[in-house]
Amino acid sequence: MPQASVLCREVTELLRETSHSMDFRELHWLLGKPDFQALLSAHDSVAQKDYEPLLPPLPGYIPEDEEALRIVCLVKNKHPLGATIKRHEVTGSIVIARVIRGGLADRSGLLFAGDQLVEVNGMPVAGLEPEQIIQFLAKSEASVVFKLIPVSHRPTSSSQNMLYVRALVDYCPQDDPAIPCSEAGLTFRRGDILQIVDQNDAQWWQAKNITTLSRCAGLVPSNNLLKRKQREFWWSHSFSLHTCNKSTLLSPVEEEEDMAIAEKLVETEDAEFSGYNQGLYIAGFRRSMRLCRRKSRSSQLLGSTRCPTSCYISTVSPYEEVMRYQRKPTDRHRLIILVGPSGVGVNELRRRLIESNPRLFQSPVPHTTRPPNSYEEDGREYYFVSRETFEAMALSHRFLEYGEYKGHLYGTSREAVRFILDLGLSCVIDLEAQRIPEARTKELKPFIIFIKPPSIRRLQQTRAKSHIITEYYVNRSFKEEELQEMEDISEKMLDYFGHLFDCVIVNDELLDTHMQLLCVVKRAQAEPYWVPAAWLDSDMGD
Ligand SMILES: Nc1ncnc2c1ncn2[C@@H]1O[C@H](COP(=O)(O)OP(=O)(O)OP(=O)(O)O)[C@@H](O)[C@H]1O
Repeated sequence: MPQASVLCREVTELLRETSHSMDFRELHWLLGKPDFQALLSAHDSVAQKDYEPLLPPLPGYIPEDEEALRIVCLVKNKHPLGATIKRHEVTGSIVIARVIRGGLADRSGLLFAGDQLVEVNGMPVAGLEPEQIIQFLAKSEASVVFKLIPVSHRPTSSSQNMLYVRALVDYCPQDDPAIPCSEAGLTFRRGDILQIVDQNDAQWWQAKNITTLSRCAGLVPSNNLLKRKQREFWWSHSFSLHTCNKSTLLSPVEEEEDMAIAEKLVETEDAEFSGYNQGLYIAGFRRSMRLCRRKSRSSQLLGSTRCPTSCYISTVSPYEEVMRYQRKPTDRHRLIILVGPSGVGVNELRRRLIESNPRLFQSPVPHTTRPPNSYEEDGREYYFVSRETFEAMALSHRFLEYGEYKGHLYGTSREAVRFILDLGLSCVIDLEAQRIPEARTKELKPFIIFIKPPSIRRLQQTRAKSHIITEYYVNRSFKEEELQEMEDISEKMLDYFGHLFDCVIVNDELLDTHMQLLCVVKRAQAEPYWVPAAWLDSDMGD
């Protein structure tokens, strides 16, 4: 029936005349709605084959040896056409270099990489430079008609649609002189999730930025190309920048200086926090362990033993393949890792989280080579082990982190974390940012939360009555420079490790932050998140 609109008008007329029931009145109202009328009108146009625009008539005379031609008419909108052209290296003709996924040309389904351009809006392109054609195209309004010789073999790419990667470097096409067409490039930042939609070209892939919700794909350097760029950058700067080949463990000099100061002190291992809640001992808050971690943290980030830009980046692949992972109720909990600059409140928040439900949240019992005090129990405050045992464990990578403080070693072992996870509990740890790579394993599937300080002004207001523990004092007020240092280290941490954080929480008002943290850890165990594909390898068939 090609005239649905007419029929609708007749029905509407009948309804108006014949009945006053509610149903009839509603039907009358529905049929009269403008969008329903527009739908019927579109139906009638299609049924009558009333298409626009009309294609130009074929020329009367076509020579016998004329190639099969395709005439394509694209109606322009405010977006680019989404195709690039180039001069063919061998034949010298102008060809479509690539069609950008999701762009106008791609969605038309009528232009393909390799198609040879013969005419644009009736103008022959033979003898023109690609730039001249682009300028001509930019000036044409409303619609563009291409006359093309179709490519004989179209590349197939359907199987490549499901590759997702996390960018581990920043990329800006405008700063890359090697990109074939910077307007077609895709900008991304470290940590962004990209969907690779086309890998047909070994050098230039096409990707959509999932993080910034880009609708249309753009050109990005392939994994190999980007690796080559990183290596070139690294070598060209290798004599001036890199101080980072030093060990990232504490240097003996720092340790000696600290120990010299420490000798003047009264050895006070007592925790400022008793550790008991609802009859359960909460481990991992002992003062020496915290001071050990803090010393190691500040010596590494403030002492700039790590090169700020390229060393870390040059050693890793520029893209990390990722997949969505949603923990099943029968899976172990994901390890919750809190990271932040010293003094920001990581321990306070971790303690509050555990206290809110010690039967769900727990921290691992650390190891130490320090001799136990009379009131301490092995396996409760610490696992007390000999230096030989500790060093052997460290050598076989059994610690997530460890360090030395006042001549004793302290560390958090993988076994201690595993012990809590195996009980079906949620394990919460506080880790130095530099140690995150070691904790990012398939077994632990960590969810990493960065605790960020608020602005300096808010720090001054909210921390006026807060205390930090130091080697000299159990509780001392924050100094102005410590608040500034917290800000500076926070920026550095975000700069170096931001791409590894699953979530950032600003610790402004303590109660708000605690509530946010509770929500985030709940979501971490129940909702889907991007994780390295390698963590899910053998789960694929599940
Ligand atoms: N949002 C906040 N408002 C006010 N005080 C806070 C807030 N968060 C934490 N504090 C307080 O700041 C002090 C330092 O916090 P905390 O001991 O948790 O630091 P930290 O990040 O664990 O540092 P470190 O690892 O160096 O011990 C504590 O007195 C804590 O109660």
